[in-house]
Amino acid sequence: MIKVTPEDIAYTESLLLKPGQTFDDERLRFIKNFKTIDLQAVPGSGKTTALLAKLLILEKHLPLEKNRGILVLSHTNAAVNEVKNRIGHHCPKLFSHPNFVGTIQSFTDNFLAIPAYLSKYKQKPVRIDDEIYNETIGRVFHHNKKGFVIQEKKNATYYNKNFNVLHSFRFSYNKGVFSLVKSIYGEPLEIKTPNLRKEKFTKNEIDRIAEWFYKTKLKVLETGILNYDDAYLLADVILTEIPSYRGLIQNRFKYVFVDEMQDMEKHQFDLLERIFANDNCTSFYQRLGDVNQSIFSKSLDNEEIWKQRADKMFINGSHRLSRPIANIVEKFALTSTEVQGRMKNNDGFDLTIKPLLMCYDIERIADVIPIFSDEIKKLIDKGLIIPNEGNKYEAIGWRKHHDHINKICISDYWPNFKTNEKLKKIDYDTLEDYIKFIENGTQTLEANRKSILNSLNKILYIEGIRDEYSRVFTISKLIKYFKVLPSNEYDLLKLNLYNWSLAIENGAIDIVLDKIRTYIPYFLTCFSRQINYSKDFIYESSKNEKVASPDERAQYFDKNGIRVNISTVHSVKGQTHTATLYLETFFSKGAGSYESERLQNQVLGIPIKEHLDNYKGGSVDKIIQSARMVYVGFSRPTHFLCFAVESSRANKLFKEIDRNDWDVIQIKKTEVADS
Ligand SMILES: Nc1ncnc2c1ncn2[C@@H]1O[C@H](COP(=O)(O)OP(=O)(O)OP(=O)(O)O)[C@@H](O)[C@H]1O
Repeated sequence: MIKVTPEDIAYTESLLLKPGQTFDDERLRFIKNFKTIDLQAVPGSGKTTALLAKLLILEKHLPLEKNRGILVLSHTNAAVNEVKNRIGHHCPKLFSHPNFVGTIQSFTDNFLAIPAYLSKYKQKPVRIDDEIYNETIGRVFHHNKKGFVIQEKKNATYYNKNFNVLHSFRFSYNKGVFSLVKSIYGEPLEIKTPNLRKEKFTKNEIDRIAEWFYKTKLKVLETGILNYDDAYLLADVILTEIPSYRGLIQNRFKYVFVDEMQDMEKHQFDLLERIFANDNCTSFYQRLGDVNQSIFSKSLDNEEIWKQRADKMFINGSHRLSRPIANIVEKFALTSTEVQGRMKNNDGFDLTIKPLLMCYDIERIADVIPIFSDEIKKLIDKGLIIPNEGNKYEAIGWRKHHDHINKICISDYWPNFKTNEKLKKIDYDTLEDYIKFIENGTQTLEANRKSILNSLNKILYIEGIRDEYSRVFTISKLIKYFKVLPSNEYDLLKLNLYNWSLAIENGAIDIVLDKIRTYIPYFLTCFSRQINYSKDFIYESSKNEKVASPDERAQYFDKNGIRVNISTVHSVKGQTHTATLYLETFFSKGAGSYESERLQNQVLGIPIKEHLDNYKGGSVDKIIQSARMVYVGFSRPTHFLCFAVESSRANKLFKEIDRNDWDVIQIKKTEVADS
């Protein structure tokens, strides 16, 4: 077992904490424990910091005996990157083979789904991606299928038009057989006649519709296009078919750490339990989390996560939150959790800045973020916030966009926020989109090249051109294919890619578009084909609204050297800010539609726990979801918390809020007045 020395602890403290700060006994007990155990704690209690301390210590013991490794999992890429950014340069061994630091999805893909697929289909899957999957299954569904008559195809299409299950249904696996289910690990998909149809489908018709779906799904699986859920299906297949496989993974990883455990979906949780939580398990499995911060998981009852494990540790006190903020946050905890705010000023004195409620008239919504920035400026001027390069100021909300004008979302507070949606898309409807909406990365030429190659692959896809194994072309396959062509096709492609990437970089989008359009017929002759089905894709104009090229500047407001980033609550999970502005947004209906409606009593000081105990209405789920969201959002700042509520919903709050706990300002149509 790993022995932790006082020098080890001093080393981690020097890297992770501010001068003078140390790990107290509670945290040390966890840091020194490498057995199977759970850690539960409040926001900002230092869970992630304690995990990083463990990893820094483990790094010194690498490589482990028998070349076993360490597995570190989190839910999102942002959380994984945070681990990399904070300790990556001190832990070169941890971030290389045989260790693995990544998301639960990437772990499932790499260690289960890809090996399972390889063993079944003798190749790697082409893509694991929901977007490509949805597009592919959309096409394959409408292809004619051998042995089906036209009417049967029509029935399947009609069924799907009514029930819209094509993108959501999945396979489940049982005793070597796939069957149709509504969602991952969900109920069986039972085909029935839509109410609108006068004549009921016969039993045979129903069976044939089910077969149509089955064959569609199987075909997509065989072509190697998987959705994220399929990775878990394949994990199930390999773990069932090869009983020793679980032992192999355990042998590979001696220590397993899962951060943000509360965010796992049920199937992710089950998979980890299946592999690492059994009596003879040779891995040590530690799970860290906070029941109250579960904002991703839809399907998992949090009680379920934590109840199984006998060995649990709790750590108290938040090093992030000041006392006034902790006092507010506590009211939103769904379990009776005390949140002690231990954050102090640099001079060791208590932080006393009161949270601020901003009641704004809708006409002034665009001023909310700038006024938040002004409030920060005032605090800096008063010496209550010390300016520092590491300070983070964030405006966050739940819902990004809504087409309905009266449903307030982040993009109403910050119209530029709209641009963000398109940045990550890698599959588009027209060639023009591929050239116009390229994700800006550090290696921009490379991003341009990739996008052009993706557009060429898309043309091959639409034309039905496949590789020698009847599989869809990927970028690497395309390059391989060109490399072995007899003439100079490869050199020409390479040169074109270089010139076009450079020209896109210089903004010559239209010229590049023309050049690619001219090249495509030649490109297709390399496959002995010509333009047939892809005409629309090549020549149609972009249907996407003209958005500015992805510009990072659009995502923040900068004034007086104070930069306020605008993002979602989901994306700031686990982060520590100096000041956080929580923007209320519309989210579905039930006990109101905004946080200020569902959680009015908590802002007024009644703990949600007590409130829900006496609550009679339906919509409890909505209240719980909102409470978790606010709990996560409100627990980000060390110094200053601000909550923006539109005036029509703020009346009661404005009148009744405890001014010992909150400051309040109104942002009126014509003027800004302190209350
Ligand atoms: N022992 C400590 N003493 C002082 N400050 C600490 C200590 N441990 C962590 N911190 C600081 O407290 C803040 C929160 O830490 P961390 O992000 O690890 O908490 P967390 O419990 O993982 O938070 P969350 O629940 O929100 O994910 C950070 O700024 C961190 O540097």
